[in-house]
Amino acid sequence: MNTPVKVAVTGAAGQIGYSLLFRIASGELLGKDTPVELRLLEITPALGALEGVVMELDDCAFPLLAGVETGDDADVVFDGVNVALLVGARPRTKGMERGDLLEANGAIFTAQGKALNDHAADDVRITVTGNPANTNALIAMSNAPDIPTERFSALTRLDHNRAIAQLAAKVGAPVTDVSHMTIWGNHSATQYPDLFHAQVGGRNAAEAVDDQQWIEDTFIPTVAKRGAAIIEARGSSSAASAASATIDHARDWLRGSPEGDWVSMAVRSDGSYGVEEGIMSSFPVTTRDGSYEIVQGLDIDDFSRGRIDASVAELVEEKAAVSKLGLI
Ligand SMILES: NC(=O)C1=CN([C@@H]2O[C@H](COP(=O)(O)OP(=O)(O)OC[C@H]3O[C@@H](n4cnc5c(N)ncnc54)[C@H](O)[C@@H]3O)[C@@H](O)[C@H]2O)C=CC1
Ligand SMILES: O=C([O-])CC(=O)C(=O)O
Repeated sequence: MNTPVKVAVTGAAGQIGYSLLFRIASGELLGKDTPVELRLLEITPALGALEGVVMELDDCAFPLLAGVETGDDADVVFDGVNVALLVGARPRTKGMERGDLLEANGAIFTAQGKALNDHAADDVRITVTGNPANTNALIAMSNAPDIPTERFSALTRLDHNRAIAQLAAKVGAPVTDVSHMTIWGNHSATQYPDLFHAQVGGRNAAEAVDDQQWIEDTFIPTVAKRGAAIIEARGSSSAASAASATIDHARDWLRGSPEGDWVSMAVRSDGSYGVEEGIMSSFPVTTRDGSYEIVQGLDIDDFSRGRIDASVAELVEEKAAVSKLGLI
């Protein structure tokens, strides 16, 4: 057996945590040969509920679960962690836009960035799921000057998976026929799910759909506003699907994206595709052994250009807002 990998999860007593922890402990993140030690961070009032979740983890008798530590002090919980899944944040409720959350969550990600900087293992990889995910990741990254910037990412894999599901349903194909999906920009209503580079059964997806109006008026808004639709229907935000996407994201980052395909991740822009350098924006990436590369050389037509620019503009605004608040 390998040595246990230390995986930190914040907001571990929350909705996403309740789905995520059990999948990590069962081996879905690191594989069936790698034991895992869970490091669970919560705010003090939620530690009691977290103990109940830990009792349930015990009761699963997961063979790969080498240990569980809980606490409310990031400096202690993040000590030596190899993977950090930053889920804990104040979730959006009915009628709230992500911008409203910037300030409330800024303080959380400033402190956690510093704690990771000072205590995480040298090989740490950090994924931010808590909203507003892209800018929270920017805040954490900016407060962790000793951690290489390419170790930080934010989750747009849920949007990616939603886009695959919507496209597959439209053309009547199984989801496994869909490849080369891309989410560009922010995990918000401005995101751009791109069918012009996606494929269905090896064929260009936009050509297979052959309906620009459906792409503009149905596909893009359905994917981009799916989070709000779930809140409306369920009364609380996506949890199981968000946990599933968090696993997909971190698993592929650590263990590799599918051969011949790519995935969507929000990472620090290096200026590729004219996206302002330094913001955390979603790109098509290939991944391997904990590294990623932004896919290069895709042709961007005027329609896609306009959509990418609009979402990037929102990220630039969010960056300016948190900069003004002194968070980065
Ligand atoms: N990027 C994405 O695709 C998605 C992101 N989300 C976001 O994920 C986040 C978590 O969602 P849920 O689990 O449904 O929320 P939840 O409210 O059920 O759980 C959040 C947990 O975080 C904890 N928490 C708050 N501040 C904390 C801190 N400083 N340190 C550690 N824990 C802290 C809370 O006590 C709570 O238990 C929200 O921000 C939500 O908007 C949700 C769905 C998709
Ligand atoms: O919309 C929300 O607040 C939750 C979320 O990020 C999503 O489901 O995409």
